[in-house]
Amino acid sequence: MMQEKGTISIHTENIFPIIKKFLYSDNEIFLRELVSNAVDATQKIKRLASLGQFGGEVGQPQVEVSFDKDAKTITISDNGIGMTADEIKKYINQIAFSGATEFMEKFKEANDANEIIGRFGLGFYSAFMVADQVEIQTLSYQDGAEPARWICDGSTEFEITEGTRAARGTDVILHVNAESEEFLDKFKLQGILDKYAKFLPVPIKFGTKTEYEADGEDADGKEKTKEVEVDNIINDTNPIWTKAPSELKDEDYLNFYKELYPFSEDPLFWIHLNVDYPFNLTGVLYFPKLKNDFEFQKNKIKLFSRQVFITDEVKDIVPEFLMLLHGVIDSPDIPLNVSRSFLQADSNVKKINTYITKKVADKLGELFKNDRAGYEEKWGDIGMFVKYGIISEEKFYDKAKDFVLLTNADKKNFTLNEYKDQVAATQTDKDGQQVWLYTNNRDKQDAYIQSANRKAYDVLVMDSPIDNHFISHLEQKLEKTSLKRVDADVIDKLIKKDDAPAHILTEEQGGQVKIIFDSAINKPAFKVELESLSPDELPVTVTMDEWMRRMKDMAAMGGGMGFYGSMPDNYKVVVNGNHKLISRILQTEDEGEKSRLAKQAFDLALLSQGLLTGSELTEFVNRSVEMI
Ligand SMILES: Nc1ncnc2c1ncn2[C@@H]1O[C@H](COP(=O)(O)OP(=O)(O)OP(=O)(O)O)[C@@H](O)[C@H]1O
Repeated sequence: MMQEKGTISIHTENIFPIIKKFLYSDNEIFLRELVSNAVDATQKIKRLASLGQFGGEVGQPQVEVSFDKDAKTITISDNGIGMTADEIKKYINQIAFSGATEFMEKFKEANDANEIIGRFGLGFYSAFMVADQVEIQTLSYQDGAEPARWICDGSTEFEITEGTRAARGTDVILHVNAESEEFLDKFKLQGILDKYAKFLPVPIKFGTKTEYEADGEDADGKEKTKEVEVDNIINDTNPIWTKAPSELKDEDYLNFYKELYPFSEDPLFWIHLNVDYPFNLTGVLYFPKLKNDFEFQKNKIKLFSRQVFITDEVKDIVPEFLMLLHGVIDSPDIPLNVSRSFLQADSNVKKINTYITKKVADKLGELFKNDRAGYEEKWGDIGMFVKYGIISEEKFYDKAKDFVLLTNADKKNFTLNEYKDQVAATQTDKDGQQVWLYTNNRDKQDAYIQSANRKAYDVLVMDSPIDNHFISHLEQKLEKTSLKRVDADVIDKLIKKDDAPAHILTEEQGGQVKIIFDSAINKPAFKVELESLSPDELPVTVTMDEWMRRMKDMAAMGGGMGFYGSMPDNYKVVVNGNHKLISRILQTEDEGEKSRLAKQAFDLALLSQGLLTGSELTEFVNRSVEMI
């Protein structure tokens, strides 16, 4: 009779309690590890059969998870390869537990349980996170194999005896410890299985469920149904990312998306990833509807390794800007259980990053090329994503520069090159620089947009939160081009041409105008300047310097420009010396009337900027009433 007691060859007696404590925070992963082992065991028998090394009946592979609240056990059963007593000694005692020895030497470096489990081959050992005693009942596929039973209480002592299992395969029986009784619950276990095992390649049975089946007709000829208990298979063994794109319809992708993210709107489009060299990777990435908010949810991509869910924290594996995407990535080549710094240095991870970036860029390029109208329709959703990618990833810019769109105030879209051509004739200044004008608030800057339009200049709309950064990035990339917000100066100054209108005021008159306005405005933050603009421009315009405003915007967004943030707002008051109102002011005899007209013109400029508020607004209204 088979009977053996032994000691697992580990020097440190107290190793198990230490590991147990270390792993405790993430203890639900015991189920992932044991179910994965069971799945592996069923796949091994299939492989042996296909290699001709097993001539028996393989049968339908199946794994079953069950629990017994009274006996306080959780059992993971499979009809896989099984183990002989010798194999238990070799694989469980030595392999599974030798990892523990190594762990003891290095455990100080580890940050979380996931890191330890895979790195040290502690998969099976994770059972002790929730169990006082772990029992194995197993029967090997080998001819003439005897059933074997192994039991261990988490100390270094184990016992192997004759087992009771009659059919090929393995039961791992966990005698759940007092602190882990929460796991003896249908919903708890179902939740963990849903999380980790939902797409495993072998059917996982967890209890039964009731279904209704047609059962002939009743006396009145109505169709009858009867209740039947059927196996509750918790997983989809053939998720779409394991299939060939040619087998799939749009509907399949949409249904899968719904399955992953039940409460989300339909995605815009998707990319099926499939590569087997130089690394192995499959997956489906979806472009969600983003709209214009920056509140997108990250950590929506799920990472799998051979259909076992690993994590939804894909940082480092997916380029930062692609974290906006949803979907799944499955790769056995990603080192899943190692530390972050190691992951960043890993050459496979770098290649995966590059590959995904390229695929995403190619997909967008293809959509743009094949269906420009459809692409433009989606631009509201994908625009921010494309801009974000351009800013954060050089390689992405190289491709995206051909399909990133600029939208003007007439809602027309242009690629960068198209826009260059569009404005070349009109918006090239006297030094040969193109000046692209933009607004970030069409309502507030309407007067400036109209000034630009009078000159036949085009104005782009750049009003999403990412546009500040996008604009600076474009300026670095585009040659001989600068972008200026339409209210950064008077239009003749934004795009300087040689044909500036002549002065109609003498220098002396100009000096007088400045004095009149300075004293009428009487605010240190507003600096008066006299310019000769065309007579049909407004008499007074208030602007804030483009550069200063950008610095302040960045400070406001926390971009490390704190110094500028604390500067007071400084405005330029441009007085158009060529406007007839200015001549009228000069000709007015009465000093009070001069000042009143100047104040009125200045207030109108503030008003068009939305800067006139409170008592000053009231004063303006009263003065206006008086004047009419
Ligand atoms: N259900 C099972 N049926 C057959 N063999 C098993 C079963 N569970 C575990 N084993 C054997 O025990 C070994 C050790 O398992 P363990 O989970 O500790 O490590 P692993 O699966 O090799 O690696 P890891 O889980 O760390 O990725 C396995 O490699 C396998 O040979």
